[in-house]
Amino acid sequence: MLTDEFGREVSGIRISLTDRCNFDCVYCHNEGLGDTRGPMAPQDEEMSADDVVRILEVVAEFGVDSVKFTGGEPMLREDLEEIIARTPDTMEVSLTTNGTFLPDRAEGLVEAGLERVNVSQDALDPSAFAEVTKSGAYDRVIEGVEAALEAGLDPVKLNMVVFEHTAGYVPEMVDHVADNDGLQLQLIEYMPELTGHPEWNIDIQRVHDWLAEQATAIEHREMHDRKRYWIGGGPSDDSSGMVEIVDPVENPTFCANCHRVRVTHEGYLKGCLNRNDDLRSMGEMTKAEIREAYREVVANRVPYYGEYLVQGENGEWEFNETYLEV
Ligand SMILES: Nc1nc2c(ncn2[C@@H]2O[C@H](COP(=O)(O)OP(=O)(O)OP(=O)(O)O)[C@@H](O)[C@H]2O)c(=O)[nH]1
Ligand code: SF4
Ligand code: SF4
Repeated sequence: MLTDEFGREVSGIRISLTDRCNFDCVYCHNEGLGDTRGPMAPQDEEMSADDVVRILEVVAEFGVDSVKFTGGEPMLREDLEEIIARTPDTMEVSLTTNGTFLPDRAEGLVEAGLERVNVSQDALDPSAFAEVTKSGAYDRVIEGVEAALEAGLDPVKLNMVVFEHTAGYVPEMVDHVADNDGLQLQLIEYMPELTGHPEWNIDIQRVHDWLAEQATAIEHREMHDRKRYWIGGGPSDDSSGMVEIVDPVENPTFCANCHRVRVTHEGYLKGCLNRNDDLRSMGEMTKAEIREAYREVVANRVPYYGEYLVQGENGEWEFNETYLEV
C-alpha cells in the first residue's frame, strides 16, 4: 500500500461514474465538483467501463482493497453491473445511490458482486424529501431500500445530510434504523463551502451531544475518526441501531484518517474531495502511465482541514509533525 507524506495509507478509492443525476438536491456537491447535470445530458465525458476497470486493476496492485462507486447517480450507468462484475476480487465493492433504481436492479447488483450500499434518504416525510431532493420519488426510494435489504446488501446505510431543512427529522430517522435490522444511519454534516447557503448550516456538535445522551455504546471508526453511536445495544448486537456522524468540516482528525483517493467521472484522479489542483487524467492512459499518475497523486496528498502545515521562512509549506498525535 502506498503511504502519503502524512503517514496516511491509501486503502480505498471512490470512483464517480457519472455527473448526471435524476435528483436535484439543494445540498449537492457532486463529489466536490459542483452541481450535477440532468439524467438526459450528453455522456461523452464519462469514462468507459474499460477505463474504470483498468484503473481498478492498477490500484489493486498497490493494495487498495475497497472501491466505492458514486455519481451523480451511478445507477444511471447501464454498465454498472458489468463494472462491478469486472472489479478485482480483492476489493470490497460499495455503492452510494439515491435509491430510485434499486427496486429493479438490487438483485442483479448483488449477483455482480456488490456487497453494501448507501442510500440517500433525508427524511421519512415525503414533503420534506421532495423539498430537499426536488424529486417526487419518495416511494421509489423506500422501495429501493427494501429491495436492497431483501437482496442481502449488508449494511444498507441511509445517508441524511443534516442542515436546516432536515435537522428536525433526526430523532425519527434514528428510531427508524433502531427498529429495522440491517439499516444504519449516516448523518452527514452540511458542507456550506461546497454547496453555498451558509445560513442553512447547523452546529453538528448539537447532534453529537443529543446522540451521546441516547446511546448505549459509542465507538470511533478508524476511517475519518468517525464517531458511531449505538442505540439499544452495541457493536456486537445485530438488533441495535447504529448512527455514524460524517463531520469533515474543519475537522483535523477526519482528514488525518483519510485513506482514500478519488476519480472523477471523466477519469481525473485526485487526492482529496475538496481539491482540484492535483488532477491527473487517467481515462486514456496505459496501465504503466496510471501507475505513475497514482504514485504522484498519493505523494502529493495533503490533509485539507487542520493546521497540518506550517509555512517555513522560504515560503514553503512543511508538515507540522506534532499533529498526527491527535
Ligand atoms: N470531506 C470529505 N467528505 C467525505 C469523504 N467521504 C465521504 N464524505 C462525505 O460523506 C458523504 C457520504 O458518503 P458515502 O459515499 O455515502 O459514504 P462513505 O463516506 O464512503 O462511508 P462508508 O460507506 O461507510 O465507507 C459524502 O457525500 C461526502 O459528503 C471524504 O473523504 N472527505
Ligand atoms: S442524489 Fe446525490 S448526486 Fe443526485 S442531486 Fe442528490 S446529492 Fe447530488
Ligand atoms: S483530506 Fe479531508 S477533506 Fe480531503 S478527502 Fe480526505 S477527509 Fe475529505
